[in-house]
Amino acid sequence: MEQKIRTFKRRTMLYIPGNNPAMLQQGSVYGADGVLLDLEDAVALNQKDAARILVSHMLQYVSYEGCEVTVRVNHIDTPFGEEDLKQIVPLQPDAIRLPKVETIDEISRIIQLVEDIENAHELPHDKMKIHVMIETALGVQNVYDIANYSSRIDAISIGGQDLAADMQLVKTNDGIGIDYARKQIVMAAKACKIDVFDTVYVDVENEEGLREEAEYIKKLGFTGKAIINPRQIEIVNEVFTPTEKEIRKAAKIVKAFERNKKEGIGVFAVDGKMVDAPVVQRALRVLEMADIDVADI
Ligand SMILES: CC(C)(COP(=O)(O)OP(=O)(O)OC[C@H]1O[C@@H](n2cnc3c(N)ncnc32)[C@H](O)[C@@H]1OP(=O)(O)O)[C@@H](O)C(=O)NCCC(=O)NCCSC(=O)C[C@@](O)(CC(=O)O)C(=O)O
Ligand SMILES: [Mg+2]
Repeated sequence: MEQKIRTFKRRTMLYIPGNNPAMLQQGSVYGADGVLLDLEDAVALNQKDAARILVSHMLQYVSYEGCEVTVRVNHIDTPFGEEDLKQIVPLQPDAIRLPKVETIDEISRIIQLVEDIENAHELPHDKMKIHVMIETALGVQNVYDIANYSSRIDAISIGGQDLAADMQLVKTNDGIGIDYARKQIVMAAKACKIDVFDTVYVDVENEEGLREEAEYIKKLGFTGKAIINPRQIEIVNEVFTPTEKEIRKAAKIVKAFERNKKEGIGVFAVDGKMVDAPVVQRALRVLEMADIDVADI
C-alpha cells in the first residue's frame, strides 16, 4: 500500500469562525500548525453566504505563511455544501475538511464534485488534500471504508460534540462516551497510513483538563488535535513535542542501531531494554517530531 503518513507537524489546528474578519486575519500568528477556516458549525445559518465570501477573500489576500490552511465546508446535503465547494475548491487551500461523513456513497459524490470543479478550472487532482470528519455513530461504523476510499484523503478526525449529540449522551470531560469511537477512528487511520486528529476541548478556561486530554489522545495514537482558542495552542503543541529526555533516548537508540547494523546485529539492548526494528522506527519518529535530522545526531 502507498505510504501516506505526513512528515510535517500537525499538532494543533485552530478553528476560526468563517464570518469573523479579525480572527481570520490574525489566525496564523499564534503558532498553531494549521488553521481551520470554518464555514460549518461556527457560522449561523443567516451568515453562511457572507462567511463563504469572506473566507474566499482571505484565502486570496491573507498570508497564512507557516500554517497549513484547511477550509471546513458544509455537508454536501445541506443547502450550502455544493456552493461552498464551487467557491473554495478553485482557490485550492491546502485541504478541505468534510464534516459528518457517514457513508462511501457520500464521500464518492463529494470527491466526484471536487474533481469536476477542478477539471472545469484546469486544476490538478493531487494538490488539495481532503480531511474527513467522523461525527456520527454510522460514520464510526463505516470509518475504515470511508478513509480508504481515495488517496486524496490524508487525514480523518473525530467530531466529539456532534458524535455525543448523535449518540444522545452527555459529553463528559473524561471522554468516556466517545472513547470507543476515538480508538476505532485511530485504528482506521493507522490502517490507511494517514493522519488522525482529535476533537476540540470546549472548556477553554480549563488548562489542566486540556493537557490531560491531549496527553491521553497522544497515547491513543492521534497525530494532533483541533482547538478553538489561541490559549490552547501552547499546551497541545507542548504535549505533542518530544521532551529533551525523549530526544536523547531516541538519538541513543538510533545511534546504537546504526553501529549494530554494520555488524549485522538486528536486536540488541540499550540501557537494559530490548531494541529491535519497531523500537528504532518509533525513535526515528521522535526525532522527526523534534525536527532533528538523523545525520546530525
Ligand atoms: C471559544 C471562544 C468563543 C472564546 O472566546 P473568548 O472571547 O473567550 O476568547 P479570548 O480568549 O478572550 O480571545 C482572545 C483573543 O484571541 C482571539 N481569538 C479567540 N479565539 C480565536 C480563534 N478561534 N481564532 C483566532 N483568534 C481567536 C480573540 O479575537 C481575541 O483577540 P483580540 O481581541 O485581538 O485580543 C472563541 O475562542 C471562539 O469563537 N473560538 C472558535 C470557535 C469555533 O470555531 N467553533 C467551531 C468549531 S468546533 C465544532 O464545530 C465542533 C466539532 O465539529 C469540531 C471538532 O471537534 O473538530 C465537533 O463536532 O466536535
Ligand atoms: Mg461537528
